[in-house]
Amino acid sequence: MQGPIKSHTQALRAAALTATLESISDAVLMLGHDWEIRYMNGNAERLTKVKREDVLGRNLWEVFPESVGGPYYRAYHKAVETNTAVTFEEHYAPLDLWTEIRAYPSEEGLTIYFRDISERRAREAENHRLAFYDKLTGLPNRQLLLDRLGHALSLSRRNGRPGAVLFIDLDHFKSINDTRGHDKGDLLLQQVADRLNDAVRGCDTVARFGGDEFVVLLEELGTDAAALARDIAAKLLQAFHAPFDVEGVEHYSTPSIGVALFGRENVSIDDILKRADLAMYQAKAAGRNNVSFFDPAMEARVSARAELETDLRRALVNKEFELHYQPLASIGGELSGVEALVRWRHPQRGMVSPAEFIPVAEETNMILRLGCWVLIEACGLLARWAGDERTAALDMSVNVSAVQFHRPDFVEQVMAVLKQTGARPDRLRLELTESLLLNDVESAIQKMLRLRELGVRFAVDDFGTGYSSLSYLHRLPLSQLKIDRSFIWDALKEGHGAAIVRMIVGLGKTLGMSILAEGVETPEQLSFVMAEGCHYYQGYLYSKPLPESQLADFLHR
Ligand SMILES: Nc1nc2c(ncn2[C@@H]2O[C@@H]3COP(=O)(O)O[C@H]4[C@@H](O)[C@H](n5cnc6c(=O)[nH]c(N)nc65)O[C@@H]4COP(=O)(O)O[C@H]3[C@H]2O)c(=O)[nH]1
Repeated sequence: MQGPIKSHTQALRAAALTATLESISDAVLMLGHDWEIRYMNGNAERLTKVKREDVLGRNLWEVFPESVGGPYYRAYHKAVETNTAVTFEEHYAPLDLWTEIRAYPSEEGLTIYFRDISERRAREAENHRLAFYDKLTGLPNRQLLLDRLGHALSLSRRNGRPGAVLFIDLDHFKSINDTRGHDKGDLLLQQVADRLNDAVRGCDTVARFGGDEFVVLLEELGTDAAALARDIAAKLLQAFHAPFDVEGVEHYSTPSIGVALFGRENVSIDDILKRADLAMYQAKAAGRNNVSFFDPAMEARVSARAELETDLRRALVNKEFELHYQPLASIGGELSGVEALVRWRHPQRGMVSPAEFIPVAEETNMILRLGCWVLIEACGLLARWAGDERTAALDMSVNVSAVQFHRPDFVEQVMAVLKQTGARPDRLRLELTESLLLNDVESAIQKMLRLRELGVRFAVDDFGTGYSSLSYLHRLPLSQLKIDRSFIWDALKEGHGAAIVRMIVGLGKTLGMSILAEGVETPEQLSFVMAEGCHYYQGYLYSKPLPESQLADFLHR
């Protein structure tokens, strides 16, 4: 009786096992020692797209001949030979599936569990794309660039083969966003990305760094790295020559490109990007649509500039500024007024020239506080002069920076200072530069007219050095043209200096303005400007700028 019971039990077990294997979510394949297929569940049928009855008893490699010698083949043989389980993920090319495999060797042969993980793989690939590629352009993003750059730097340090980072910023990109909307700006960025990609080798990285900034990473440049990088940068510039087609409208765009080379030197990712970025700013400063290479002097300049900015902030708090006044004379030598010139008494560096710190103050908007202080000081002195008949008729000229002038509340600010100090508006002359007047002419005229109503006058400073347009000069309520000193100095040399002075004098007179010659240093220059018909002059010949105490002596004399 034992035999039939045993075989009945075995049959029951086999049926239970089959039921289990049929119900699990994995595909299951059982192989004998000679790779013959002994069992296959329904999931395995569906996944491999073969019919059980066609393959049972047949050799696995006969059924799937394309897998012979491939990764499945090697993995299963290894499992059997070493009698250890193997787990792996593999792409099954004939059906374009990603599979996850677990194969267990046993006395009977090999049992393989596998499943389709294509969806998970696709999700992972998508997540990877989102994490490392820019959505708009499809280029590697900053994250991936940093990773590749780190790798490139350490490789180059080891093998000595140089590479380069090209930092690319589009010139005036903001204008397309502002005038045609962000979606058009996006279209331009996509086309720029394509052109940059087309201009370099497939193995180079073109990444979107952010906004309108792109970075190209060139590796393995060989011995003449600088020349090669220069050629590639020129090619990138050229890629912008043709107009872009932004929804049927031709749009011209240019890039500014900064290049930093790397090689054996130990330099961090941050440093190399900073260098390329600095060089890019240099390219912008040189007129845009340009390539500039990093050189160490740039770094020195930038840190000097940063130091100056910090010192300037401190100077405003510590009140390290003072005003000097340069006397202005009528052409006959009579004192007509003074120009207030700011001075910075730096605790360590001594006197710092305004030519050095005014531009920094303008870039950082610190000029707003500084300019206001200058105006209050100068108007304070003007108010004190009013009580003395020897000084009551003198004019006070004050320089106004574009940043100050273009503030919407500029007029109110000047009015407030006049009121606060009690200075006479008709003795105050504000000196504006030509470039300041070029910007937003209509609003400039309105502001000037409002102050003119109070009696405040205006002069154009350094006339001739900017790009004044004669078409609007006559519309501005100006009372004085100040001829830049470079023309006065050139006038007595060979060349066109004298002719230029003559032309400016003629122009000013036609427009009913008084003419002041700047930087008169010698009696010959004075005779010249007198002969040309200038009304006033200013310069070391008459007097240098003086601190207030010395100015008082000068006035008494
Ligand atoms: N070589 C030579 N130089 C002469 C002669 N006569 C006058 N100068 C210099 O020429 C500059 C005249 O001022 P600017 O053209 O308005 O040029 C000024 C002005 O643009 C700016 N600046 C000065 N003070 C202020 C201020 O309070 N506010 C603003 N926004 N800018 C200022 O800084 C510039 C330079 O000022 P400074 O160094 O004081 O330089 C002054 C003055 O010292 C001369 O005969 N020979």
